[in-house]
Formats: sequence, structure tokens, C-alpha cells
Amino acid sequence: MGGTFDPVHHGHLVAASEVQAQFDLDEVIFVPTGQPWQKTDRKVSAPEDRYLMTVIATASNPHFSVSRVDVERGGTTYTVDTLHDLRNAFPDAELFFITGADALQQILSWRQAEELFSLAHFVGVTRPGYNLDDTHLPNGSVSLIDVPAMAISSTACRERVASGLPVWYLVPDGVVQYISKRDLYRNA
Ligand SMILES: Nc1ncnc2c1ncn2[C@@H]1O[C@H](COP(=O)(O)OP(=O)(O)OP(=O)(O)O)[C@@H](O)[C@H]1O
Ligand SMILES: O=C(O)c1ccc[n+]([C@@H]2O[C@H](COP(=O)([O-])O)[C@@H](O)[C@H]2O)c1
Repeated sequence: MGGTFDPVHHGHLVAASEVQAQFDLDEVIFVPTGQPWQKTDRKVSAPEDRYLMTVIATASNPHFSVSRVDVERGGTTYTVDTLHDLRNAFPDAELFFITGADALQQILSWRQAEELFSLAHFVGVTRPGYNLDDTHLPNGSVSLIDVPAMAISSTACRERVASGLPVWYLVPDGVVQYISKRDLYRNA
């Protein structure tokens, strides 16, 4: 599951847990991005902060892990590179790539989109506020599944911190503490 994770929140975690259970996956690997090229409208937090928050958020789940492939490669992140790196790291694995409905709406604009679907099975998860009725995806390229609706976004979390509102219970406790310790989002 790739994401900017700025910060990681319970919407990400519930979606990942649901896909893990429905597809009986050995592992869900969270992959925090380097620089996301479709989010140029704002400053994204440092990759190491986003990586560490993701480690904290996933640490208690034996099926969850975090990969540094996008952080280590640096620069702009393209999923085609992520999937080639994961294939090299796990030559025999069956790879799935989990995306929310909002990201799926844009997927045909991703770099080398035509190649992506041959590198992994794509799993699209429902997300409140987004529907895929008008999104044309190549036939059979994406499995769409319902996950418990979590009306949470990283944007709303950042805005709440900037306004002095709590993010307890929207993000894991350790992530609340990390945001406070590193003084993230106060000027978001
Ligand atoms: N509440 C949610 N329910 C289901 N999927 C989600 C949810 N939030 C994010 N996702 C999916 O998780 C992946 C990573 O999302 P991302 O890190 O961009 O979070 P975000 O909340 O969309 O961030 P931002 O508000 O900063 O755009 C994307 O595929 C996105 O569609
Ligand atoms: O490959 C691309 O061109 C591309 C464009 C936009 C998003 N993505 C990936 O989609 C995932 C979710 O991205 P985001 O921006 O919604 O956090 C993350 O892994 C991104 O690297 C990938």
C-alpha cells in the first residue's frame, strides 16, 4: 500500500487490514513515498518523518511492515519504480497494490500506466466521498472491494493540528505523540 502518509491515519490502517483479511495476504507492506508529483500544491513533510510515523502506526500488527524503497530511491516517486523494486526484493511473491478510490480515479494518469497492471494485482478500496462510477479502468485490471467507511484524510488531520484541534483517535496514539514531539503541521 503506497501513500504519502502525511500523517498515516486509521483510514489507511482499516483499509489495509481489510484487504489483508479478504485476500488472505501474508503481509501488507506500507510504502511511504518520496516526493509525490501529483501533490505539488503544498509542502509535504520530510520522508523520514512520514516513514517513522508509518512504522509507529503499523508496529503492533504482525501482518504489517514498512518498506523504505521509495524513501531510499529519493526524488519523485512513481509506482512503476516501486513495483520493480518490490519485485526485486520479493522475486517469488504474488504482489498486490492497494489504492483508495480517490487515487484510482487518477490511475490512468500515472507514469507508464499501461505497464502497471502487469506488475501487480491492483486492489481498489472504497473511500467516503469518492465513487468510481465514471472511472473507466481496463477490464479486469482492478479488484474493487468494500472496506469499513472511515471519513478521515491526512489533510483533515493536518488542518486540525494547525487549528489546535485534537487528532486523538483519528491517528494511532503513537502518531499523535510523534506529531507533537516533532512539532509537525502547526503551520500547515
Ligand atoms: N479514509 C480512507 N479510506 C480508504 N482509503 C484511503 C483513506 N485515506 C487514504 N486512503 C488511500 O490510502 C492511500 C494513501 O493515501 P494518502 O497518504 O494520500 O492519504 P490521504 O488521506 O488521501 O492524504 P491527503 O489528504 O494528504 O491527500 C491512497 O491510495 C488513498 O486513496
Ligand atoms: O506512479 C505515478 O505516477 C503515481 C502518481 C500518483 C500517485 N502514485 C502512488 O499512489 C499512491 C498513493 O498516492 P497519494 O498521492 O494518494 O498518497 C502512492 O504510492 C503514490 O506513489 C503514483
